[in-house]
Amino acid sequence: MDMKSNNSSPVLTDPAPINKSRLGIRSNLLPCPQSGASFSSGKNITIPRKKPGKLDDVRSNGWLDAMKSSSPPRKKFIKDFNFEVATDETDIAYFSWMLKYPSALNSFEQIANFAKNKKIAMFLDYDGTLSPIVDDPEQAIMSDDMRSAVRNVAKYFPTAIISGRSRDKVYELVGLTELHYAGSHGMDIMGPTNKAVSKDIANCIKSTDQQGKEVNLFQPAREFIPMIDEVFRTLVENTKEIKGAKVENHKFCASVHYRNVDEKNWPTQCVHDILTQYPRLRLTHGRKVLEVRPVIDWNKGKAVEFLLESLGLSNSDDVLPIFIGDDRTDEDAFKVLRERNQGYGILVSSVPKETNAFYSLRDPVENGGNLRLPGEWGSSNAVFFKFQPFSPQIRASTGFSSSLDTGPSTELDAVSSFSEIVPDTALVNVGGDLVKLVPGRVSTEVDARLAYDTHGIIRKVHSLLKLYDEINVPPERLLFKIPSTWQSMYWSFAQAAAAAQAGASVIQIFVGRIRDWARSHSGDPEIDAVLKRGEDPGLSLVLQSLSESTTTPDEKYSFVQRLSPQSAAAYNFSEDEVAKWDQLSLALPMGPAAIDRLAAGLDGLIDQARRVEELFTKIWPPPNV
Ligand SMILES: O=P(O)(O)OC[C@H]1O[C@H](O[C@H]2O[C@H](CO)[C@@H](O)[C@H](O)[C@H]2O)[C@H](O)[C@@H](O)[C@@H]1O
Repeated sequence: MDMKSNNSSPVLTDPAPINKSRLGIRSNLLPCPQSGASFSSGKNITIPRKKPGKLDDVRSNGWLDAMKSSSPPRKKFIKDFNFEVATDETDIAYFSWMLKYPSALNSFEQIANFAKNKKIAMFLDYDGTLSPIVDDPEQAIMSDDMRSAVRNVAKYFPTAIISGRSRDKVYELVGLTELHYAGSHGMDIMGPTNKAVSKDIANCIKSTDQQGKEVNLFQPAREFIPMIDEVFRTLVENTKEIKGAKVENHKFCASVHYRNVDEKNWPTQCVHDILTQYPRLRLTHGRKVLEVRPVIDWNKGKAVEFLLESLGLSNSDDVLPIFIGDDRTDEDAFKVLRERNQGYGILVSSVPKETNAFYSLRDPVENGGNLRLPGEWGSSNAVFFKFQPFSPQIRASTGFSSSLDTGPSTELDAVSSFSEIVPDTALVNVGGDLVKLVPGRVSTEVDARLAYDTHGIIRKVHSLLKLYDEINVPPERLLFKIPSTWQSMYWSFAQAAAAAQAGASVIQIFVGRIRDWARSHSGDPEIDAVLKRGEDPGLSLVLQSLSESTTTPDEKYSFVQRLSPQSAAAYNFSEDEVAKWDQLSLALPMGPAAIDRLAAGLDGLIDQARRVEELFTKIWPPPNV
């Protein structure tokens, strides 16, 4: 609740007694719903370490490191309220990396704004972008969801797949006729006919596609076909004893896979040795794959330029090319977009990497196609926060306005009518992202160590405001969460009224503390019952039991908004309240959890803050900055 005005911003409610006591806590002390999810602080940081390589020339080229890092192990995430909650130490490194390469999904609005009145041209890599990285390249199958997402994009924007695979192979895997295809890292492009292009560029010929439609075929490495064929056979022969090695012929280049090869047998030296016989071929690196390519000056970046030209989009300012890719060979395309100062590269990576991309996507296709393409981006934002349906905006659209309405409603409805769910963060940059994703305000937590330092809190809030200002977040979208007492919790109506009189806008309860307490204590029958049902005691307190308990306006226990700007301003503290203005008296009515948490106080929070700082000093600045 905005305690200074009458509008309906985040609310502190102090509902009148409700018809069920909850978890042994007196119901008339029930405060407003807790804020939304918060980010975990993570644990230790591991910065990938370089291990010495086996082979000197491999080591001197930095190749062994490249090979090791070329396909990091998959990480596990817990989706909590659709936030990705850190489960291991590398998450902090990832979040700090994301400050430089923000999530494309979260930046949808920004990209969409920039794309207004521009023609988007979409370029997509295949492996690791549209299909998951799997052990067997033959099994890198694109999901149906992803296929329809790509089809949808192609409906609106010219779309091309630019892959390291042969063009035929990638077409076979994608199977969409409405796209343009470039195989062999862009050395085999089938694009739209464009007379100017085919006339001016050598190696560009007219051809027909699978449907018999006239197309331009550009194959700048044509003369290398016999050489690639020969080297392919040699590679197959020389690696046949290496268990797990696999060689692919992509017509204009060849790949030697070692994903399934024991590290001690990685074929790098063998491939190097073969290539000494082929000075016109070179070696590049992909994800656990060595790519043998002609030395010609052609790559995915050049392919993007060629396709833009073929599409007639090369010379206009109103074009926004977007390239999404996961691999080192995609960097050539990201670089071209950067150099043209046009469009965006989006890197798909679950680990921090140095890149020429502008944005990032964490985990593209694994887990059922999380990658959203622009056609879908808008709608995906709507489901970002599970708790959003509780917000007053949505509530308003259901016609609910206050507890004085006729007809039954749940207690959660009643509390919601006075309140708003506010997503919570401790990081300004994260707050900046949240502001783009949710309506209303975003709350930022002030360091718990300042709980004992009033002036420190004020200074901190001013400095946070300044940081938000720098990323263009206006103060009216913000809340600052400050420790309300030296134990950082509200316990009673009188305490809430005092905070309101002191100028607080919102009061929040720490659901998590009740949960923490309940995890290590039992004996309270209601808590035990909640735990037995496998529910969260903190959420039960604030949300679940509210939503289960129905109440009608004329019932004895219907909700009344007792705390409002007016009632708070007018509240006269009783002598008793003033006399017992100590933590214990304030906490007593809240039951055993409150008493116990009183002892723990702020220490836990302070400890966590120290730990996060310690971890950040290890990774900041991140190694790739
Ligand atoms: O440019 P792309 O479309 O990303 O193609 C690059 C290479 O992708 C394939 O290999 C990669 O994906 C395989 C399947 O997930 C995986 O097993 C392999 O380890 C990855 O390197 C493809 O097989 C290569 O030929 C492409 O060059």
